[in-house]
Amino acid sequence: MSSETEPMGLWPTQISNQQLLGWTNLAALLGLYYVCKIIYRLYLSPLSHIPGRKLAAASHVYAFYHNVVCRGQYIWEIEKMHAQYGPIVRIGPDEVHINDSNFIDTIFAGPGHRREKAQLTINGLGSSPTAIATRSHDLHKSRRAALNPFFSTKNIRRLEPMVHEVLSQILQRLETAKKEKRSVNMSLLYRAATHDLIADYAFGQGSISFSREDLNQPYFQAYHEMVLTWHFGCYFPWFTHIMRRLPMTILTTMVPSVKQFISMIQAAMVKIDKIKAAASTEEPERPTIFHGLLSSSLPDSEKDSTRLAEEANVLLSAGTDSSANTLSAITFHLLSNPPILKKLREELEKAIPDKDERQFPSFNQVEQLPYLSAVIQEGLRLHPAVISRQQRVAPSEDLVYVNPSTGTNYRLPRGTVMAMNPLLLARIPALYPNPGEFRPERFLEDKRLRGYGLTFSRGSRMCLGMQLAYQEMYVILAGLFGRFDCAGEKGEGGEWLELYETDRGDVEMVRDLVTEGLRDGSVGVRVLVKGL
Ligand code: HEM
Repeated sequence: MSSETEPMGLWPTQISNQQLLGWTNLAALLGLYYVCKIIYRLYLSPLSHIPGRKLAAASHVYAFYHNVVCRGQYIWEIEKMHAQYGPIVRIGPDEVHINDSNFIDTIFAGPGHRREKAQLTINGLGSSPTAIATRSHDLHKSRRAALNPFFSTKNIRRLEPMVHEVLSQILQRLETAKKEKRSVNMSLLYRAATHDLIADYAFGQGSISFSREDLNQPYFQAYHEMVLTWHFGCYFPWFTHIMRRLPMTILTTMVPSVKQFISMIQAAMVKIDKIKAAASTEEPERPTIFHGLLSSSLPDSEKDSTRLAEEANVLLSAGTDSSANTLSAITFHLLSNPPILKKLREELEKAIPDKDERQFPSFNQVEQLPYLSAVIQEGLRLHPAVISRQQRVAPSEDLVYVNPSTGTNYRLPRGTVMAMNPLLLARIPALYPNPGEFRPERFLEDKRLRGYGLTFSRGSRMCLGMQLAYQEMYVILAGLFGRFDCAGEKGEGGEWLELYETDRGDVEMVRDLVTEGLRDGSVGVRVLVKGL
């Protein structure tokens, strides 16, 4: 059969010379476009004077490779770049990273300065209509203003009975484990505690996790699996958009763990609708965050149940793993450093001599204790909970960074993505000698250290739940370690916690997965409860 009579398949069997020329020209044009783009980025861009690796400045592929292909490793590449080039480095075509505490308040500025989040972070957060994922300065300000009152110092202090309730649940689980002579996963216990607390505050939901034998472990597991897609979503936002629009049956077949979140969001919507329906007829017995949001001055469009359910999801996610991870890490350090725990217990015994009272301390009694505060600060420094770099954009302001060692000025034009990482700031040896060591004393010796960190971020977009996190950490740690000693140091009460199949690798971040990125297979901090 001649070629003229051959039936046409899905693809043409012959490509004419003219078509071939067309495709070749197109490929050449595309190639030329990318070459010009790379030349522009390397030599003509307003950021071309910032030191750093050419590959990182030329294309996003460099960061993509380290964060997506190598799973959260860019943080360590950035640290190497700082060691090679100094405190300011260019880590992407439009992004600079600065590892200098003195510049924190310039980038993470407060009132009077417009600050936006970078698109990469917004993509990672799935562009949800929530305060944390709002790019625009003004819209973020109004969404945040509606939430702020619930997290003020005064209102957080009122949650003390709830903190005591979760502490009592932790103690009950430890007592049962002691009787049954089995190990307890402290990381899971802390997650259950922090989750129940914020869920109860948001919806008046009571002990969701503690009411379950498995402490709600499948939900926390699902959260960790979701977090694994963060970096991919940063570079391919369409992925998240498509996933969000897929019919529920298809989505849950593809990613079974997502079921947990969907049911959580659906349950949140039902609760929000119930609160809405009851709003005009009855006064709530115990007003929750969502009662407050619904009666706030937010426009009606912002009170839509779907948006508020997404906001609930953020509060639950941000308020759970964060404090829980830091608490787990501090528990590990205290149990593996008997002299540190001894000092802490002596301080607690002196401050609250009554043994029973010491088990449920008030925040007032412990928040000013110097050694406990130093232990918490050291825990937050080494295990900042949110370990990804924090990005900000100043849309209407050019900033200038001056390298303190060389005196060189670096102009950062408006629109530049500026980033800092709390973990890298916390590892600067000039500020923290022997930075990997857990040594609370450093915060007592140098009072300025508290001002050098970025653990809770700063400025207009800093952590909303900082007061809550502190209250949880002070009260839970004081209650627990006022009672339990560590192995080999059976104190007054004669009860102690012994690390079980746990080492530093179970608290040390090895990859940036936004929150904890522990070594593969780690299940967290486990203990045996022993007593005389
Ligand atoms: C040790 C505990 C915690 C740490 C280290 C921590 C850290 C942070 C950091 C670094 C940010 C800023 C992220 C960014 O700019 O990209 C942030 C934001 C946020 N945090 Fe926390 N957090 C903690 C606990 C909590 C708790 C208990 C809640 C309770 C609900 C919470 C709620 C939030 C919210 C809603 C935001 C977004 C604020 C906004 O964009 O306006 N966090 N947190």
